[in-house]
Order: sequence, then C-alpha cells, then structure tokens
Amino acid sequence: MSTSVFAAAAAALFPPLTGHRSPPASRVPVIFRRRIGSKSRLFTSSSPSLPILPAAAMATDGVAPAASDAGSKKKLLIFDSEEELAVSLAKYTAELSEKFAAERGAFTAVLSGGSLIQALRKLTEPPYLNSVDWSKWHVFWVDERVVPKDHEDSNYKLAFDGFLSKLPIPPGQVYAINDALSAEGAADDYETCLKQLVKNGVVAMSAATGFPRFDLQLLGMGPDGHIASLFPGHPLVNEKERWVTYIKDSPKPPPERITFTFPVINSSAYVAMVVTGAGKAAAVQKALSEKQASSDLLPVEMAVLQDGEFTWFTDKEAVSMLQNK
Ligand SMILES: O=C1O[C@H](COP(=O)(O)O)[C@@H](O)[C@H](O)[C@H]1O
Repeated sequence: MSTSVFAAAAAALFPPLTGHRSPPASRVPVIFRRRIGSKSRLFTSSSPSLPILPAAAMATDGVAPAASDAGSKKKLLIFDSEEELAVSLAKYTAELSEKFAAERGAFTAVLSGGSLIQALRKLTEPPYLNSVDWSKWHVFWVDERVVPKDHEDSNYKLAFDGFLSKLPIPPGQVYAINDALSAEGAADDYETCLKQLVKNGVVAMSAATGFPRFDLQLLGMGPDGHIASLFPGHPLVNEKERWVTYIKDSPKPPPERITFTFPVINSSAYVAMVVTGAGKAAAVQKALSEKQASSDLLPVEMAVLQDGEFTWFTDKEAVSMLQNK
C-alpha cells in the first residue's frame, strides 16, 4: 500500500508526542504534526496522567500495533478513502486477533451493525482469510434489533451475510441474541450468556470495573452520535449496573433493541470506532474538539475506556469539520 502517515497530536485533546502544547485556554485542537508515512494521518493522545504513546508504537502504514495494557489511550486515524480505511482496519483486527489468541487462547470480538460490516470486508479476503486463526474467534454484538435473525433489520443477518458466512469461525462461537424472546427477555438471556462465558474464561473480566472486558469492540457511530443502541438524551446512557439492557423506543427504527451498556463498552481492552462520510462530520467534530458540559455529551463522547486503547478509524469526509486536520 502506498501509504503516507502523519503522526500528530491535537494539543487540547491530544497531547503532543514531544511536549508541544497549545495554551490550556485554547479549546480548539492545535495540531502537532510529524510526518511518518504518506496517506493517512494519525493523532494520538493519552490522558495527561498516562504515558504518551511513543512514535515507535505508531503504525508504519496507518495502523497502530497492539499496545500494552497500561492506561487508556486514544488515537485518531484519518484515511484518504474508505478503501484504505478498510485495509488498515483488517490489519489492525488481525494483529489483535493474533495477540489475544496467543495470550489467552481466545479472541473476543464485538460487532456493531450498520456501515461497520462493510468496512470489515478485507478480513474475508487473502491474506487474512487464511492467516487469521478464526478458530479462536468468539463473536458478539454490541447491539441487536429485536427481530428475527433473517429479518432485513437484523444486525446478525447483516454481519452473517457480509462477513461471518465467509469465515471459518465455529458456529458455536457466534453468539447471536435469542430472537424468540421479548426485548427484556433477550437482554436478560444475552447477559446470562455473557456471565457463563466469563465463568468459563472465554470472556475476560475487568478487575478494575467488575464488567466483562472484551478484547476488541468494533463499533460504528450514527450521524446523531449514537453508538450501539445508546441514543443521545435517552436514559439508557446512564445505566450503571446491567451488562446488557433493552430499549423499546429507539429513535432510529426498529424501536425494540438490546444493547451493551456503557460500563461494558468502557471496560474493553480495545475499541475501533469506525466512522466515515460527511453525514457524521458534525458528531465527529463535537466528539473530537471542544468538550461540552457533561449533560450535553453525545453517546460517542461517553465511550471512554477505563484501561484500554480507543482508535478512531475515519475518512476525510468524516473529519471535514475538524479544524487543523
Ligand atoms: O442502528 C444502528 O446504527 C449504528 C450506526 O450505523 P451506521 O450505519 O450509521 O454506521 C450501528 O453502529 C448500530 O450497531 C446499529 O444498530
């Protein structure tokens, strides 16, 4: 891949790698930029109290290798095209699959629905089709619509048709919701399933939060800043106890859904937030620039990992409203 990568840090949000900082008063990210490649740009940050990623931890082709588990880190990758994003997302996911398969004998991958599934298409092609150890994969959904599995609105169907049906993942390791149950029943059932998988060691537990710690959550974001089925202004965004909950009045159809809660999303080891297109630029701009009062946070802004690495995979259109790109 003929790739250029720029490493950069937005001083307000992303502390620079070598100590350059914009004045604290500035709410507009000032970009510190260092050329390390050619077509995508990489912004990294960690919270001020946490170690800043060394340049060596950055990608040579737009993808950051698996990081250590210490602290919470944020990265912003900007690709010239969705095609390049898809290539990098496949490499990133394959590397994490290898890391966790070696470390714990299993790789727990959480999928969203929506545009994410199309962005995962490169994993279904060589070299990944043959090089990834698919037998180690355990697949979950961050949210699901309460519809039959063969319904056009089903996130399972979307993932099966576009991704899972092309991969040799053991069917018993693909954890779809029980579509014979009500929304309440399906959420309870999925939570019970997760608890069992924690007990038998397939899903890790976060010692820090007491919630399950998935290896990688591959998430999308709606134009309104929703992630999973956690919508702006909906009380579900404040759920603190449940692992999986349900919604019956989703503003985006269909209305009945089940969803992971923020404590589960935020306990992940890695999150890839995959966001493309100009229609999402306003939400990206809000999430990645000036911080608002906490009552005004979009769901995507509430995705803050306790101890993990959060990487935005974006294209130029999605970041078109950010300043100093
Ligand atoms: O309804 C949903 O929407 C979001 C975003 O979808 P996208 O097509 O705009 O990427 C998705 O992440 C979620 O899983 C899905 O249920």
